[in-house]
Amino acid sequence: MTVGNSDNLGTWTDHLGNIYCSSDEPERIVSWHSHPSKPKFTPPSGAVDAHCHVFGPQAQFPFSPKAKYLPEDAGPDKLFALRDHLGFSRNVIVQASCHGTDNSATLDAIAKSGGMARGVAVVDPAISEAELEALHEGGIRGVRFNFLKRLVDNAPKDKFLEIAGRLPEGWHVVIYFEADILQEMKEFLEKIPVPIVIDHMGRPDVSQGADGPDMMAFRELLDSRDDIWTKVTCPDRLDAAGPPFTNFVAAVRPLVEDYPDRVLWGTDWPHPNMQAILPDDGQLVDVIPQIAVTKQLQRQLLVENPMALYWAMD
Ligand SMILES: O=C(O)/C=C(\CC(=O)C(=O)O)C(=O)O
Repeated sequence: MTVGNSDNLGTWTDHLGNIYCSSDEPERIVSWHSHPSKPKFTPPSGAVDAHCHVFGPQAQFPFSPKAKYLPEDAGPDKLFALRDHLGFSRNVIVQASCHGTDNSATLDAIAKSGGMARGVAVVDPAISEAELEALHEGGIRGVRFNFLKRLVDNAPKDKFLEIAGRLPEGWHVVIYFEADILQEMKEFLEKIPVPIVIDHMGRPDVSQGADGPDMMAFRELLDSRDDIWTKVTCPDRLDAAGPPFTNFVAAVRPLVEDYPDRVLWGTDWPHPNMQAILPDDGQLVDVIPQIAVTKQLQRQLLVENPMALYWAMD
């Protein structure tokens, strides 16, 4: 649709004089596979999908006016059905940017999980102590700071540091950034007074290999503090060659072996913004035994590490 003049009443007029109304809202996207395959790999008992999201349902939990993408509903019923299909037991639900700082959809999904989900919130810098405590009661165990310009309008480091200094006991921060800003993030990361979890290893170029500049810079960061954890996630985002994700496996397996007590794994379902690819979650699970090649590494990655971060205070 060619949008010409718009007004404040939710109508638009194009160059031909056609009038459109707000019911012509942008198309809602589907970014997940409708029939993911059954993985060949059987996760250990009690396995945790430690990075996933819920979208809506919009009628109950509207998306943020600042959302950079508008997805179809992907609520707790679908998430828990996928969990069971893949052979997992628990979820860590990370507030997605399309819900802004209103964590209601994430809290609703946690409440419906019967204790089998925890969450990571995105909060307004002005959040009160009482609101943080309410999030804790609702199963939240961390806050996420998102530095991806395509997802958020701003990422105020000073305000993030202020919040990081007054989180409830046992919480951590989850940070999402891309490899090109790793160096400039270092000073900020050093000042964070709680454990840090880095999403998708800070998005390295895995085609450079395990000894390439991105992975080496990331290792240097992990070596700078022993309480930086990372999610060895998203071959679908990081390995442009696609399945079987050989570049991802080659770059990430040594990391899992060298930092076995600081790695987490997750599906990333419903794969925000991945509508051009629609990752098959069964195939993603089958990457696990290639990056964590022993039963012990698999137990640490999928059970012990996420349980220590998200269920230790029970
Ligand atoms: O699921 C992810 O980690 C990645 C996202 C979406 C996201 O983080 C968000 O919407 O908050 C992405 O790269 O588009």
